Amino acid sequence: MNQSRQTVAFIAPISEILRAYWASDRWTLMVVAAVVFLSSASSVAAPYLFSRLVDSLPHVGAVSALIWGFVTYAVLLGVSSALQHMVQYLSFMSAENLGFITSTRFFERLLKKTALFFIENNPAEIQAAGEKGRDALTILVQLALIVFIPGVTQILLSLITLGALIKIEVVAIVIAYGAGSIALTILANRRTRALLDAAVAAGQENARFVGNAMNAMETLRYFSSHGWLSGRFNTKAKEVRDNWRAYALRRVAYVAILGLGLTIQFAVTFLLLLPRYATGELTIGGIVLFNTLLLQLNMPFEMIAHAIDDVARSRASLAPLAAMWDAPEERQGAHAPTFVPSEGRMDFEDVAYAYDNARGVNSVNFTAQRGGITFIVGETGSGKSTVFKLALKSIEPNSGQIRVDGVNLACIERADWYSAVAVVPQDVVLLNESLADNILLGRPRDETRLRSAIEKAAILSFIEALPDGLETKVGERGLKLSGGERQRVAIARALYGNPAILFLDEASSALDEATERDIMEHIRMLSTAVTVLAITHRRTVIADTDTVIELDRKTTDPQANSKTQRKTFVP
Ligand SMILES: Nc1ncnc2c1ncn2[C@@H]1O[C@H](COP(=O)(O)OP(=O)(O)OP(=O)(O)O)[C@@H](O)[C@H]1O
Repeated sequence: MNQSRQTVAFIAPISEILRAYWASDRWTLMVVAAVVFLSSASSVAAPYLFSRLVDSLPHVGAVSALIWGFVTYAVLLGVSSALQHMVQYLSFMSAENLGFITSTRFFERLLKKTALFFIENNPAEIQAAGEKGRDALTILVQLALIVFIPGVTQILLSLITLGALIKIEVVAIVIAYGAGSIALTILANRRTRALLDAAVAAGQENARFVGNAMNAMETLRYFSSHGWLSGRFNTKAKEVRDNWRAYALRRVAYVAILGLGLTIQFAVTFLLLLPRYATGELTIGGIVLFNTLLLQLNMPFEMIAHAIDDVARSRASLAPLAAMWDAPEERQGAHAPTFVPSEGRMDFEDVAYAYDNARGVNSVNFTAQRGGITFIVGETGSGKSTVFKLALKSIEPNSGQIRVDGVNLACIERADWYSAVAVVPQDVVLLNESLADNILLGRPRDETRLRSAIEKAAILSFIEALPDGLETKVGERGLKLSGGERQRVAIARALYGNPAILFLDEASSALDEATERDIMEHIRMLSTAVTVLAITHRRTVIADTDTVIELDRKTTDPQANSKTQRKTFVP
């Protein structure tokens, strides 16, 4: 990806988040701006007052005459210091809100991503990108509030004071030093950015690897893959460490050059000013003021220089979030007003879909309707899951149409469609919450409907025998339940919503044959009111009232022109 495309990729998330941030926090930000100005003004006013007092001392005679002047100086110092710290806490408070906005907006975007996104990015990787991106944006805003705005204000006020009271050449030297130190930092950043990017990319890759390994921990243990795992992890971790190390060493050289520049700046300006003291043009107070302002100025220059470096780091940390932010989202067709299936008839009309590797399905034709279960069968890789993904709008056909009660599925809003269908996947995902929570998944609780769904899924007696009943926690990924029990919870979850169309993706393959047949029998009874599509490898569950759609491998070949066979099963 080239630089300008990268910049464009950053603009969308940053501008959306910052707009929301401004809308929610503009008063705090305006207070911060006011405090910043007052703090910068008092940090210049204090040394100015001190220099005037020093010059007045020999003339006034009695120190008591200047006592209020020194007290005012002390007050200004205190105010300046208090305001500076106040800015830090105000910006910290505001940045927390920015973190909240970033994480909630990112989560909202994730919910809209395509199925492919979750195949290509694992949960640990997505979480790492979200957290790093949130921290990076927070740092960027804090830098603006604590460093850039106060730094630039203080530099401007100090330069005006130096120019007006001491010598315009001094201003030129200070500007030259400031510009030099900032330019040097930018140069150093350019030279070290590749190391930074490599370190962040390797870190992100390790997060992805750890996420994959955690998902497959049991399997990896059975295959004694620990050596391979830690080897791969160590290689990437070493890459992260070595890149950071090389980065730090280059920065050390740059800091040495900056120190040399500071020495030259002070030496040259004193050489310029001392002859003016000798001729009486400059007072001792003037020299004190010059020294204080120059020392004071050193800090904002240094802070701005460091902040530029931090901006580079934050930019690198923001990259994974920006890439995920911009990843394709589910496409919505022209809006068909709230769609509710009536007959629940699904027609696949010459549907084709090819993945990137040209595999997929081709010329799929069939009709699924009520009155029996429509089974999708076929050898492994023949396209059964792909047909389901198409029917569930996870992917869109490359050609052909899927019609639901005559309406093109592409024109049905995803929200409408999901409220009309229910899916029981092959790999049931349960949350480590109660059985009730896992069945309801946030839908309003209706005891009668809940009991009926549990009964139909043949899990009522199991739940009733548990001491905590429906409130029993199921463990991480539902691992406190057997495979068959998890499957039944998923069936109850699907039935609770009274779907118009039910998809069973080898939903009962983990059950013993008798239970599977029992569940299928229950579902078959429902099929007068619900359209049921089921993938199965076990033909013994098919009854003579069911319809069988047989996919063959030719359907996955984009060159082939075979028609999907549609027939009623004859045992
Ligand atoms: N995300 C993907 N990217 C690329 N190719 C894929 C993807 N998913 C499936 N395929 C390919 O598409 C073809 C159909 O796969 P699909 O998963 O639909 O078959 P299936 O009949 O469900 O197989 P199984 O019975 O083994 O679950 C296969 O050749 C498969 O390799």
